Amino acid sequence: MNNLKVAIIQIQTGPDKSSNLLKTAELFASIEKSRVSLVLLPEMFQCPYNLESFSIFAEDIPTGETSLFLSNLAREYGTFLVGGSIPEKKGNRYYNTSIVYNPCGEIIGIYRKTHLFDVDFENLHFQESAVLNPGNTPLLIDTPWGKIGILICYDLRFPELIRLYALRGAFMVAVPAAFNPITGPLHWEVLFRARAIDNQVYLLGASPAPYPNAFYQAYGHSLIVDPMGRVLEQLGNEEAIIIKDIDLSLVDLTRQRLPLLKHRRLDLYAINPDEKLGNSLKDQKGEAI
Ligand SMILES: NC(=O)CCC(=O)C(=O)O
Repeated sequence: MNNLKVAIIQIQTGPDKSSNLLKTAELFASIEKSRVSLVLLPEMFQCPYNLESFSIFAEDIPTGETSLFLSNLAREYGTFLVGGSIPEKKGNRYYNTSIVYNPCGEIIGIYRKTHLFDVDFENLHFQESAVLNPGNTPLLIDTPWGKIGILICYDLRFPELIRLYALRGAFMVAVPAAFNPITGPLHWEVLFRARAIDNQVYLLGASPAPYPNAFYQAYGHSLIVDPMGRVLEQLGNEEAIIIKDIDLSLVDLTRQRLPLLKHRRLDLYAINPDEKLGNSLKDQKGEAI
């Protein structure tokens, strides 16, 4: 069980849900049945990434069209499937939700994006929280190879959650995502590499490919990073699939050679959840920090 074959699918997500699902199925078809153990899809892979579309494309989980579509794919190809994310409607609320399936097509986990993407750049104003609600529950799934943590896109910027996954035993973290042309070139690869290095885990990132004339241009560049921070493979802007064998022994080897998780000085910087940043800085009384 030292090797694991993973696939990452990068599609152009357009305005038509059926053709987004069809394209996903077409790229899946390049996977040999039962030869890939884990497949990852992008954030909002069946819905354009804009606020107006979220409620229109939203579905119930597990009875909605996309849930059933993903379940069938996982079963047909005999693979674990991290089903990117979709807009979920639950009662009166909407979430950005990733559904995870086992190779029998059964749901083994649901993760709702925890940190909503609210930003205000000159050329990009986006406020997920105007429509979506945040999730409140981290998700680690059990697989025959070990535990895999799930994050969605902007969650990657918050090192605490992925550290929690690493400390709870994750050897890999799968991230459906959709960065953009402003933050993508500067931050995308750096964040994936930094989180992999800090936590000594494999990091998988799946993005949509940019769709011409869409309001929000996805950055693409889906990638796999190993626990030493090496980019094993990265796409450009094209619709494509990465299929890669990864060596699981590298996680333990990296942690033995460079045991940084054991070297943490929690006596100095364990974070107290009740501590308010403003107060703690004031308490420093001007000392250099
Ligand atoms: N969909 C997202 O969460 C976008 C996150 C992003 O682009 C970033 O820079 O962070």
